[in-house]
Amino acid sequence: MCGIVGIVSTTNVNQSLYDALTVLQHRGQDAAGIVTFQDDRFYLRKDNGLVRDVFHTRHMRRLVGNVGIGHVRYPTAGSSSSAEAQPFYVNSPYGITLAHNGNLTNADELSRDLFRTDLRHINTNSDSEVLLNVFAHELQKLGKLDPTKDEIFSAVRAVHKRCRGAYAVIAMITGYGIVGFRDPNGIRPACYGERTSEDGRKEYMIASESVALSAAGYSLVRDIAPGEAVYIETDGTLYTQQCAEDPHLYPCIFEHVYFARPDSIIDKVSVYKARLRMGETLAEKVLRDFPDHDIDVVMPIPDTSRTSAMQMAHRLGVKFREGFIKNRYIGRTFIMPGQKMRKKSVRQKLNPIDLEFRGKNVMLVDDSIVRGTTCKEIVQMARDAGARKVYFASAAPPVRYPNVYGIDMPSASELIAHDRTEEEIRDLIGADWLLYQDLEDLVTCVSDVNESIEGWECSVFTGNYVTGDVDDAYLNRLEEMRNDEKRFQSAGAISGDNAIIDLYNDED
Ligand SMILES: O=P(O)(O)OC[C@H]1O[C@H](OP(=O)(O)OP(=O)(O)O)[C@H](O)[C@@H]1O
Ligand SMILES: NC(=O)CC[C@H](N)C(=O)O
Ligand SMILES: [Mg+2]
Repeated sequence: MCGIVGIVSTTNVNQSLYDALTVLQHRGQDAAGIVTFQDDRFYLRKDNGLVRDVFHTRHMRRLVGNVGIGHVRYPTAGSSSSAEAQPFYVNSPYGITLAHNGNLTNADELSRDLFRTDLRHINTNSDSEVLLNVFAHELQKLGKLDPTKDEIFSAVRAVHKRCRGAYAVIAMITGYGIVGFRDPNGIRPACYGERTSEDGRKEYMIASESVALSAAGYSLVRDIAPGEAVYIETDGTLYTQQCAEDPHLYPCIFEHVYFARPDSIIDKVSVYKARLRMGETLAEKVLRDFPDHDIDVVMPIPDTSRTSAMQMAHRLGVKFREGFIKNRYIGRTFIMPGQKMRKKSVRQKLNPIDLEFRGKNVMLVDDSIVRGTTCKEIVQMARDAGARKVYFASAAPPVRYPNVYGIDMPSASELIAHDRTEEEIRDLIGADWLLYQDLEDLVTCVSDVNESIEGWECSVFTGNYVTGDVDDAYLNRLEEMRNDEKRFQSAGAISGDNAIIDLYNDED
């Protein structure tokens, strides 16, 4: 679930972009990049690592200019090689760089078409590089020396016609401005905000989540609509246009379950309120199905599930306790590359406070159970800490299907709930009781706020892919290309280094 940001300001944007990427770090931990431009030159710094590791003072000094874009990466295509860090760059036409959140489901076909029609060589396995070259090719075809909003919007229209899958994109056309656009189903989030400079001029920021705007002093104007493009010229003139023929709003529900920050508002829905409601509906399920439950204490699995666990305890009238303490220096495990790193990190990340467990029936609450990496470790840790009984609740339904829209869940066989009943999962994780959120309840938790939301992208729970082009052949290919072993082989192949080892090293 990468994070994207773009700014058109009246002063240097390097620090604002750095700060915004830091606020969006939870969306991608593998790589980070910023590109700015001044006059007809652009300046790029990108590498594997966290924002704080990638950008040193000497890099920031070089990122001059009042316009720029940034990206934090969580790979869903290609490998974890630094060659696939973003933003990507293409020199023709004009010099364009691009940051992408999402995943294209027809990237291979597009890559072949680009070579045949335009002799464009795609140098990595990243779908984002393909997306950039489709946009560039469509802009180039218009043959304008000085592109205007009309050419920009025309190229976005062509992108919608050719690209399939999920994308929230910010592209920067060197010397002209930035354009943000969202796929015709609005699967990935993007919004924009404004602020007024000291000399009274308008400045704009486009970002994956509203929290990035407020952190930089921009006030949220609105979400970019599905299919819509927002083009901002260097002088701060802003244009918008609907570029899709048949847009619909089907946001990814997993943003509210896990990915987004609770202080973000996505498509007018407060993530925080959604998670409070998830705790409420979980509690109501307990009271409905197990009115004589013997839960002594409710505990979150930090960080994401805290909001839901707190509300669940409140609704049940049971103690809420932080029984697990999170190591603040370990990042998000689910978006780490490879099962080995995820497993190791879960045990490093969470540690029990024994006195909260000793002799108690504890209800552990997590936002979701995906591969089971977390819950398998956590249940045993609770028992070792002295719990009498260990119950486990997931604020999301069982995750049974791969994701193809920007969440790296390529292989159904990796998913603990795939082909298993809830009882089988309960036994596998060693819990005395396992409670899942019902999908209808989850949808209710995020609905009834924004009537323009026609439905939710829930394919990980249902196997129904909103873009209608995902078949078994694609899923099998995805599993073949993206399973852990294959991915790490290709990482070395592209960049010649063992990208995973370098992932958290500060190379230079
Ligand atoms: O079943 P799994 O495959 O383990 O995936 C689900 C777990 O991963 C995520 O936590 P993560 O550590 O990524 O982030 P958090 O600190 O925001 O909870 C999520 O919150 C669950 O705890
Ligand atoms: N999580 C994402 O949005 C990934 C973006 C893009 N597909 C990449 O792999 O870099
Ligand atoms: Mg978690």
